[in-house]
Amino acid sequence: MIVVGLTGGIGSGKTTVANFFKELGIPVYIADDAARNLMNTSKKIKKEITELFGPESYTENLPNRKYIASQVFNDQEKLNLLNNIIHPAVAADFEKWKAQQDAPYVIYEAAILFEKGGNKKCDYTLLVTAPHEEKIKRIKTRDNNSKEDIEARMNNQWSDERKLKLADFSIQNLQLEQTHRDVENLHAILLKARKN
Ligand SMILES: CC(C)(COP(=O)(O)OP(=O)(O)OC[C@H]1O[C@@H](n2cnc3c(N)ncnc32)[C@H](O)[C@@H]1O)[C@@H](O)C(=O)NCCC(=O)NCCS
Ligand SMILES: Nc1ncnc2c1ncn2[C@@H]1O[C@H](COP(=O)(O)OP(=O)(O)OP(=O)(O)O)[C@@H](O)[C@H]1O
Repeated sequence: MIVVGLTGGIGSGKTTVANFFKELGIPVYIADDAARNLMNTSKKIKKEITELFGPESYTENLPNRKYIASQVFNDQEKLNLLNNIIHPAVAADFEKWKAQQDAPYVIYEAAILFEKGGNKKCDYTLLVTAPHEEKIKRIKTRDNNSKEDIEARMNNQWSDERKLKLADFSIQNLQLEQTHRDVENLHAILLKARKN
């Protein structure tokens, strides 16, 4: 099974691009969603996060995401500890999911693919980019976050310039119609691709 790693900084539009692949019938795994689901359901993860950030990190049985975010995005050490709890669980979940798919290739979408070496498990990588101010504008509209909060997350992600040097393919996501055409063109290439 060919795995295409799809990544991009916060607000670049990687989920939008992932959805275009889905429309073409390609199975898509979204690491953010899987992480969210695992945090909501795994007793082991709940226990580890509560030990790390205190009882206020869960209300009832659900994580207090705003509180956890306030703890990690300005503290690299704490973010690493949180990543170390969640990333292995997501990796195992992805392997299980992948084994159930029947398609010419699958998409693995993750915000911090290159940063955490997830690209090494992919046959090809696709980077979605957008200008800095455009990313901030989109996230402010979507999540009602402050510029400072968005930039705190960006500071924990590599720049587009650094990731562009490593990516096999890239799409600059400005006009949605163009992005859609770019995905269709890439899909035709990937249907002919061999395992790397
Ligand atoms: C801190 C948490 C609870 C904040 O939740 P929140 O609902 O506000 O954000 P959400 O998870 O939807 O992420 C939104 C965006 O934030 C950025 N982001 C999230 N986690 C990280 C991270 N570990 N490093 C850098 N950026 C990140 C990404 O651009 C992501 O797309 C959550 O992001 C989290 O648990 N992160 C650590 C685990 C992780 O890396 N998840 C991502 C995929 S495995
Ligand atoms: N080309 C575009 N033009 C205008 N708005 C866009 C464009 N692409 C995506 N958006 C919007 O910007 C927001 C962020 O897009 P999306 O969720 O796809 O990004 P993302 O990279 O997955 O973000 P995150 O890392 O925060 O999950 C969404 O509200 C989406 O509808």
